[in-house]
Amino acid sequence: MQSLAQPHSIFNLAPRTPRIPALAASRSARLVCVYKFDSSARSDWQSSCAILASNVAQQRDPNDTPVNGHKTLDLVPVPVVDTNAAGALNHPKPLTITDLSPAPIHGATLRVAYQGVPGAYSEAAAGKAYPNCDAIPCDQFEVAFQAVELWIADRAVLPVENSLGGSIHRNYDLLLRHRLHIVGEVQLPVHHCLLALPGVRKEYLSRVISHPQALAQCEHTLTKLGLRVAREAVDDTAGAAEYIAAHSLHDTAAIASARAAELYGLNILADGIQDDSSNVTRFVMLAREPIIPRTDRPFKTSIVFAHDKGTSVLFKVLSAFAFRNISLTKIESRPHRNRPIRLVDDASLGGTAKHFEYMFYVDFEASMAEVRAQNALAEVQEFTSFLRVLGSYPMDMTPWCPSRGHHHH
Ligand SMILES: O=C(O)C(=O)C[C@]1(C(=O)O)C=C[C@@H](O)C=C1
Repeated sequence: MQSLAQPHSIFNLAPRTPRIPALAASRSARLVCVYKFDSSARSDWQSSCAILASNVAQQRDPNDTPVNGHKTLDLVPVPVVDTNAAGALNHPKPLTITDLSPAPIHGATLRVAYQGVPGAYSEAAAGKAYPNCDAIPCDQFEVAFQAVELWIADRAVLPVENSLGGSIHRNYDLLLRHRLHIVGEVQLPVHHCLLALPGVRKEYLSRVISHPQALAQCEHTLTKLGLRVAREAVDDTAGAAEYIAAHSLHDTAAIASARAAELYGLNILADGIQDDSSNVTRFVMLAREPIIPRTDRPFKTSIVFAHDKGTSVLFKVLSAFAFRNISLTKIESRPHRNRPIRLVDDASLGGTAKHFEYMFYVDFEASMAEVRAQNALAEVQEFTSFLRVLGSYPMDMTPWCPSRGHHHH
């Protein structure tokens, strides 16, 4: 998420207490946890996470107060089991059946991490994916991933693509960098409003701020509304609304949800300002453990692969699905971060060719419980140098209800 203008970077939006700040020493910390987990020393692993969790709690700025008095998130550290304490005899505590369950303890509220502040579309997506969940705001996507990896949250909800703006590329890169599994998807109709402080009229505005995707989704409508003013990107839509309220900005409007207007005390100047009334964002749900694929309802599977060299590799890979009548719903290519370029010296070409290397992300309509999907992947593996199944999960089949409201001219 880039912030074009310095004054509106997320750091200057005065991150409030309920959000989990980025963890400074997170990278090494995560490695420690993964190692301990692999060695099955669950209690050691839990204590390292507890230390991390309390670091997170300490990093919060006690002077930060929310605009609208949101409940402060208290990061309850995982209970520390001190294996060195007298009485513990240095033996690791035996695992119990509940330790083995990836699902939360029965009856406990599912904690779902999302990027943004209350009123963001990602929060609504978390609520659609997991009704009655405890939605945990995070100031960056990276933090939402870490919250799940460190057991501070049970799931993360991540926007991956929008019907107007296309793929959210950075999130594809994050899926690869982290080890979480896709366990579901939700498609959320995104209905944007133009918000300003009470009493502010369109004519007073000299800038519109929002998430870059939201600005892109309303580009034409803003122009049609006569708003040929500066547009500035911030980290999330609701954060833009909060910023206007917190700084009493009378010359600035935000593009955000009606719920954000309510939460931050702003007026709705225009309703349904997305350029297309069927504006939809697709989110994926992430968990530490994959779900067991089934065949009793429509499933989707997401994979990522790379290939070394060879002729028509992409064609061969895609034909593995086509010959089995498996439909692809999405294909995306991203730079191969570890090896972005392949140099080919060729005298007949008169020098060195620099080929760009890619990671390919493919979603297809089949469950990994189906033999045809297993066979297709076995074949894909033959043509690729790297292959990972990101998840096999139920498709969002909720009935189509386009965003209400119409354009304002
Ligand atoms: O800023 C928000 O409210 C978000 O939830 C992020 C986000 C995105 O990343 O695309 C989600 C849905 C909309 O497409 C606009 C913004």
